[in-house]
Amino acid sequence: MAELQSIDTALTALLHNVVITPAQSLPCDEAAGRVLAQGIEARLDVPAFDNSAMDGYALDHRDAGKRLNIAQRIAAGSPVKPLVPGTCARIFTGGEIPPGADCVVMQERVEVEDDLAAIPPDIPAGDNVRRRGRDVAAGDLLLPAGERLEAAALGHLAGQGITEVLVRRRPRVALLSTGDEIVEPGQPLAAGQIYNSNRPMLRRLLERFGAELTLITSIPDDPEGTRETLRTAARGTDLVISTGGVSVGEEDHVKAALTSLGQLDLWRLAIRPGKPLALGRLPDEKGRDVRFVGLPGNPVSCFVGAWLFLRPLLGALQGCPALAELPCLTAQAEFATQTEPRRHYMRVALEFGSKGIVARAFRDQNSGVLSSCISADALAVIPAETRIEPGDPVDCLWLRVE
Ligand SMILES: Nc1nc2c(c(=O)[nH]1)N[C@H]1C(S)=C(S)[C@@H](COP(=O)(O)OP(=O)(O)OC[C@H]3O[C@@H](n4cnc5c(N)ncnc54)[C@H](O)[C@@H]3O)O[C@H]1N2
Ligand code: MOO
Repeated sequence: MAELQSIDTALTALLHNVVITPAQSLPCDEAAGRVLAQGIEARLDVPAFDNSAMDGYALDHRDAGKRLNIAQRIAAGSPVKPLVPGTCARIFTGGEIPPGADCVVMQERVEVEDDLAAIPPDIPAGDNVRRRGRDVAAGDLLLPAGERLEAAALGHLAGQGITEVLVRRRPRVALLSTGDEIVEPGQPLAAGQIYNSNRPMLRRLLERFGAELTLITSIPDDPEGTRETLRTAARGTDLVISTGGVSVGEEDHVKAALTSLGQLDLWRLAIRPGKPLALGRLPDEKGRDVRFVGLPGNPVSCFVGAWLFLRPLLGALQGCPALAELPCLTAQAEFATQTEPRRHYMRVALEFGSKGIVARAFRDQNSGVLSSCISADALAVIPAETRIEPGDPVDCLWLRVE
């Protein structure tokens, strides 16, 4: 039996020579969550002109401490005239600073009587002025290639008047379920059968990681059926994923089919859950390599495997470094545990309190207990052959991310 491989070896094999998906042009309105295929240079200064950060009065700072005539009124979007020396302008947030003014005093600090404003002393030049180009200067790199277009990045593009972007095509993924005992919700259950929990769970995770599910089907529990389904699944896809059928049982046909059609790169990892995970490649209709990930059938093994392997792989396929690694927080364990030769990824809830972050482990960490994943904020990484006592520091991979 093959020796258990480390997760680092598996990730290296998985991410080696990944081919990034081609670029496509998309309207910004449809590009949320997509990854930029090339860097974007700013074409406008933002802000486009010096403007007020407050509702108040714009003046030359050398006139601070005086009573000034209010000579003009500037709302956001209204045109401005140069400030007549020795006067001030009524101005509103976002209004353009008129030539001749260099600061704004907020209205709460100004006494107004008729057309005269009593300005407090000692206002520094530049006070409450948002300078042209403070956020972005034309010619700057606005967003780099590989940026995932989330809320602020979409706002930044709109701030430049950009309507169309070049993004990576979403990786096409085939999601296959093995197991004659697995039935789809909506169908009746016979004795010994269970519903397919892995399919909707992985579908949701994969879509969050940027995938397009182009094929979702089941693999029959026989060697020829398994081979045929894998062969078809590799056509026109970037990644084939299966669940179940990778352990040592007589009904586990996935590895044999993979080996006969393509290549099994690695099997069995020193991690819990997820030990029988299989990585490899299948040829597509043109003979090109399509990545294959065989996740173990237990639902928790699928959940954890998706976060540890599918997220970075989809990141690599989209050229998106942000998906490569999960943020890691150090928390105090509120539990005791002892690991064996496998590194354990425990499902924990994190509490952020005055004494720091506390990790509370779900009571049952068996890989068939999907309840453990519902409230999991993080995966606590417990190294192999390690004893953890309450209060010990543990590394936790944060799952509440995009
Ligand atoms: N003799 C050994 N037996 C097992 C070993 C081992 O090393 N020696 N490893 C165990 C570990 S660890 C795991 S994990 C499982 C994984 O086995 P498979 O990947 O072959 O998965 P299956 O046997 O097909 O299924 C395991 C379990 O999960 C249920 N399942 C499968 N698919 C789904 C689904 N889509 N939705 C819900 N539940 C699913 C299936 O009914 C089984 O109960 O092997 C151990 N055995
Ligand atoms: O490796 Mo299995 O996923 O522990 O139960």
